[in-house]
Amino acid sequence: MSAAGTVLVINSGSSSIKYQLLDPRSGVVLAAGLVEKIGEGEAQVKHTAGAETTRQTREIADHEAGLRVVLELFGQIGPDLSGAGIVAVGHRVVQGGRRYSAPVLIDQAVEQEIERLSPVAPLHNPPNLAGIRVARELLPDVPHVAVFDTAFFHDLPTAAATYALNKEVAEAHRIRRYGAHGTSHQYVSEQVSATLGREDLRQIVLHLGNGCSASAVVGGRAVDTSMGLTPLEGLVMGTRTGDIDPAVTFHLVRNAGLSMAEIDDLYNKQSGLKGLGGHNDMRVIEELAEQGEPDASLALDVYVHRLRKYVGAYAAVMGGLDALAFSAGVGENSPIVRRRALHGLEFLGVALDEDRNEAVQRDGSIQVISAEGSEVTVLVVPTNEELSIAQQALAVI
Ligand SMILES: Nc1ncnc2c1ncn2[C@@H]1O[C@H](COP(=O)(O)OP(=O)(O)O)[C@@H](O)[C@H]1O
Ligand SMILES: CC(=O)OP(=O)(O)O
Ligand SMILES: [Mg+2]
Repeated sequence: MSAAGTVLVINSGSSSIKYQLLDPRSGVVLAAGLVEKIGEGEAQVKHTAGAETTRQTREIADHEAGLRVVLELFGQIGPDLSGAGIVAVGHRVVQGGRRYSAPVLIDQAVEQEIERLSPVAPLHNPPNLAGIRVARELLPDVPHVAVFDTAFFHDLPTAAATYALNKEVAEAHRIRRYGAHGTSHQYVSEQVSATLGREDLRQIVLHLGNGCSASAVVGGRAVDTSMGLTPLEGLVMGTRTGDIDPAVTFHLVRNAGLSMAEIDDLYNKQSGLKGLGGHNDMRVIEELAEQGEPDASLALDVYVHRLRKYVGAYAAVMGGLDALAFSAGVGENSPIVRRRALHGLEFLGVALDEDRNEAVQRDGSIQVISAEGSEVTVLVVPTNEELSIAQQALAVI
C-alpha cells in the first residue's frame, strides 16, 4: 500500500461529512466514511478502512465535532494519518463564484471569499467552509485545496449563463447561472470521450443523485447546465423542486402567509420526490410506484418528464447529440429511470437496448446501453468526485 502521496478528500454537506483517503495516482481508496445527521441528535458514523467497517451512533453537534470524530476514528481504527503520506487535503466547495475557474490552495483570503459567496449557495458553502476551517486547524501541516463545483461551468456561453433579469439588478447582486456538480460533469464527460475515443462529442451528462443536474458538453466544454444561481434550479431532485414558476414564491408569501425562510425550506427540503411521493429515496419511490401507489407514481412521472424535457432542450442547444451519460446514485442504479427518460426519443437518434439497460453491472465499470447502430451512444458512467478532487488537489500542490 502506498505510503506517500495520498490525499484526504472532504465533502462537508449541510448535515453530513463524506471523506476518503486515497491515492490519486492509482485510485486506491485506503479509507472512506460518512458522518450523517450532524446536529440532529443521533448522528450516524460509518468508517471503512480496508475490509473493516465501523459504525457508531452518537451525538455530534456540528461539523467541527464531526471532523474531530473522523480524525479520532483514523487514530483508533486506522489508517494512522501521520503515517499515511498525506500530501494534501482536497475540499469540495460548491460555489466558487466568478473568481474561481480552477482549484486553489486555501489561505485566509480564500476562506473569506468562500464565506462572501455563501449567500449564493446557502445550503452548501457554509458547511463547506466549516469543514475547511476545522480541517486546517486539525491538520495544519499539509496544504488544503478547494475544488469548486462551479469551476467547470465558469465559462458557460453568456447566453446560457444570463438570466433575463434586469441587468442592473443582476450585475449588482452577481445573479447568473453558476451551475453545480461540475466536478462530476467534467469527470463523466471526460470518461465518455476516453471511452469513445473522440474529443469532438456533443454530450448530455445526467448527474442523478440526491441533487440532480444535467449538462450539455461540446468538445469537452460545458455549454449549458440545469443548476442556476444556486443548486435549486433544474431537474426534480430528492427534496428540491428544481424548476418552478418564481411567481409561486409571491403567491406563497401573499396568500399562504409563508416567510422567506419557510419557502426556502419548502423548496429545498420538503419538495421534489419527497414532497410529491413522501420519500426522497428513489428506490422507495420506484417500489411504491410499482405497487400502484398514486403519489409515488406521480412523483416518478414528474421526475422523468423533467429529465426528458432537458434532454430535448440540450440536444437542441447543441444542434444534435452524440452521447448521453447517466451517472450518480439514480443514474447508475435505476434501469427504470433510464428507460423512461429515453423512451420515445428515437427521433433524436437515441435507441436504447433494453436488455443491456437491465443488465448493467454495479462494478464501477463504464457500460454502453444503447442498441447496436444507435446514432447516440448511451452510457452508464460511475461518477467519482472524490478521485477527481484528489487528482485536482495534487495538481495544485
Ligand atoms: N438501486 C437503485 N435504484 C434506484 N435508485 C437508487 C438505487 N441505488 C441508489 N439509488 C438512489 O440514488 C440516490 C442517491 O444518490 P447519490 O449519488 O448517492 O446521492 P448524493 O451523493 O447526492 O447523496 C437516492 O435517491 C437513492 O435512492
Ligand atoms: C450541489 C449539490 O446539489 O450537491 P449535492 O447533490 O451534494 O447536494
Ligand atoms: Mg453526490
